[in-house]
Amino acid sequence: MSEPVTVQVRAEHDYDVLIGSGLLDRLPALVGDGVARVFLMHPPALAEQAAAVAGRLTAAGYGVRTHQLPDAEQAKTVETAAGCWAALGQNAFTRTDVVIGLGGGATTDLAGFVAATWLRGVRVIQIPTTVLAMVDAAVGGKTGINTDEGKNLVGAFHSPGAVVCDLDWLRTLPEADLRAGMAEVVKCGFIADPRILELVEADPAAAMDPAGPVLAELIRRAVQVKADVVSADLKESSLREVLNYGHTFAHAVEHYEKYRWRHGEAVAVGMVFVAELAHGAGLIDLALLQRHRDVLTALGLPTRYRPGVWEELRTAMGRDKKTRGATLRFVVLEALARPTRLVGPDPALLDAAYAAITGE
Ligand SMILES: NC(=O)c1ccc[n+]([C@@H]2O[C@H](COP(=O)([O-])OP(=O)(O)OC[C@H]3O[C@@H](n4cnc5c(N)ncnc54)[C@H](O)[C@@H]3O)[C@@H](O)[C@H]2O)c1
Ligand SMILES: O=C(O)C(=O)C[C@@H](O)[C@H](O)[C@H](O)COP(=O)(O)O
Ligand SMILES: [Zn+2]
Repeated sequence: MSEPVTVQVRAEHDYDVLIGSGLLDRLPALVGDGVARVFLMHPPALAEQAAAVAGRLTAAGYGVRTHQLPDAEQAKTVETAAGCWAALGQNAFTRTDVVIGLGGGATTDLAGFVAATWLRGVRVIQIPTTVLAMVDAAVGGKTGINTDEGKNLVGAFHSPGAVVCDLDWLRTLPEADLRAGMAEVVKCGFIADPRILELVEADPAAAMDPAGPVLAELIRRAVQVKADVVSADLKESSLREVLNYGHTFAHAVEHYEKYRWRHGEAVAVGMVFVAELAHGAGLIDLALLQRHRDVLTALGLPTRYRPGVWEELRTAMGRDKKTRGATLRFVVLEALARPTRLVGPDPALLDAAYAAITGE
């Protein structure tokens, strides 16, 4: 077991994000003393890995109840949350017990939400197993579920006790999911750390090699961006909105596509949409707009979306959390690593950005 990199997050309590390999043995210490039981949630794809985690914790003296969730976004429903509450209740989980989310962002969002709501809040340890969850979903304390009307409309801020990013988990991650996670890494490059973009541009294949040093550095850099932002503005009073770069459009796409698009894929298109908006508004030059398309294309991520559904997307964007009344608000760049807001853009500007990403 080599020494992991540790990134500290300041929130309602401080906690560490550990990034490294062979971190399973550190888990009992992170779960903490005085804890009797652990409620371990995982998706079907990680049943074997969950058994290994449960075995390690059982050997350390904890009582472990594993709970399998539906796959991916299907886990982020009130019915699934209710199933967890029922299991916690039937097994009399108390305030000294701990929830663990082992999986991708859908699992960590749900696990965090269940932990936030059970007995009005119990400790949660996040063990992200996708690039996306390591760099983004498991860090920062945003938890939530979807409703029929939209993405992440119900949730709570509930910071984890620790986040364990064991890069070994990535060996079994399907390539399409790894690729999707790179969209959030690239997002961090555009909003805060351009070195991320340089590393991807220099060698896109190395950037996506789960066993190589480049992806490890990218993950560390993206976690640092997220940690810096949430440490300064946990509850999104202002600065934290920058982490929503590309998400206003992305969440509308995910909703319209009934979650058949991966979150990261939608974020990729969403970033091109806001880059088009920023260019149309005279904020960024053509080179920075084109850099969005180039870096995302180099990673095999989508930069185009279907035509003919603007009205549906516009309606969904009206429910975005950054919207105020009838006024849409977008995170845009005014230069590389200088995010700002575009408030209530002219409808003609929105139409032009949509036309540009549909290729019409
Ligand atoms: N809370 C936040 O701050 C935040 C940030 C970003 C994204 N999110 C949310 O995260 C979700 C997307 O997360 P995601 O991209 O990780 O998708 P996901 O959780 O759906 O996981 C993708 C797929 O990979 C499987 N999987 C996960 N780890 C695996 C592994 N190591 N080996 C094999 N299969 C594995 C999962 O079972 C799933 O089928 C979205 O719901 C998004 O809204 C939340
Ligand atoms: O942590 C944040 O803040 C983010 O916006 C990170 C996003 O990548 C993430 O997808 C988040 O879940 C979006 O949150 P929402 O508030 O727009 O639902
Ligand atoms: Zn996201």
